Amino acid sequence: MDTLIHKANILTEALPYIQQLSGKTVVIKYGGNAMISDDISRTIMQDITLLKYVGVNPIVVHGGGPEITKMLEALNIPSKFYKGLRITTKEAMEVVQMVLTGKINKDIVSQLNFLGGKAIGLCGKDANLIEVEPMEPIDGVDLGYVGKIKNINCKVLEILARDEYIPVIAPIGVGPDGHSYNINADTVAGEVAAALKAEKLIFLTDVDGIRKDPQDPESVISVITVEEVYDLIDKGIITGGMIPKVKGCIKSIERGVKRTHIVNGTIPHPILLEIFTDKGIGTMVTR
Ligand SMILES: Nc1ncnc2c1ncn2[C@@H]1O[C@H](COP(=O)(O)OP(=O)(O)O)[C@@H](O)[C@H]1O
Ligand SMILES: CC(=O)N[C@@H](CCC(=O)OP(=O)(O)O)C(=O)O
Repeated sequence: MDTLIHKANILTEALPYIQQLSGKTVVIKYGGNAMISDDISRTIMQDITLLKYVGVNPIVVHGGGPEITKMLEALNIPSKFYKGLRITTKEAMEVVQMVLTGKINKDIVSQLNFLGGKAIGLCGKDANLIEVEPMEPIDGVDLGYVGKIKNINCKVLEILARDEYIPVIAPIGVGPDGHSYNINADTVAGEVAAALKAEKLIFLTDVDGIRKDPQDPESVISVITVEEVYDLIDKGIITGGMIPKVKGCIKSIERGVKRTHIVNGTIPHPILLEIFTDKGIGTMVTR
């Protein structure tokens, strides 16, 4: 009996958070480095489905960098990055699209649907969701088919959400030439959250949050301001794959997103732990 009462207490503890988020949009970015096992992935899909069932409007943006690299390797196409962005030749773009939209997107969609969610997979080409222009060379380096986001056409997301669907977005944009362009998934998540004026943006990654000392897992910062983030970038403490995440947080905060979080997606139920507990987990980036 005590166990049952304990379970009931846990459920009622979530009530204020459910009330606060009901009817609101939460954008969840599921990074490739967080996709470590089917078991953990199932708990993440359960969290997302549960959110939908309690009236929250979750929107998933996924990555898949490691899987793209694996497939390119299998096809003997070398992977080169500049400033964290994959230099994407025409040939590589075909593989990027195949892995992101054909494999990862559909895997997530089917997992959510298996759990009772009404998930629907999209990339930026569907209904021209993500319009891009070719990215200018950086330091003279031509990145090929990498896109810079010009516009997010949210209407399709709003229609889907209204009809109880869970949109799952692959980070591919459409260029003025109609071609597919590769986009960093963190950037897509930040832009989608900003365009929808989401209540929350959550990055699921492979570390507990932003560390004060990159080598020390115990040094995770629980709350950080935009100014402090810039300072840590200048000092070389926030580097590599963490940079597009914090930039996604900052951009979306500046455009009206209330709360942004960087959370460990390699532990079970990271979304529920973040949303439905007093302290939350990971790092919250605020104004
Ligand atoms: N200050 C920092 N605190 C925590 N992680 C950091 C920091 N600076 C850089 N990182 C790196 O960012 C990585 C997460 O980004 P990334 O590998 O691109 O993941 P994802 O696939 O989830 O997008 C971490 O594994 C870590 O190596
Ligand atoms: C331009 C660019 O670099 N695009 C990324 C898109 C996938 C991604 O961002 O995946 P993660 O979130 O798992 O890193 C890439 O090709 O790897």
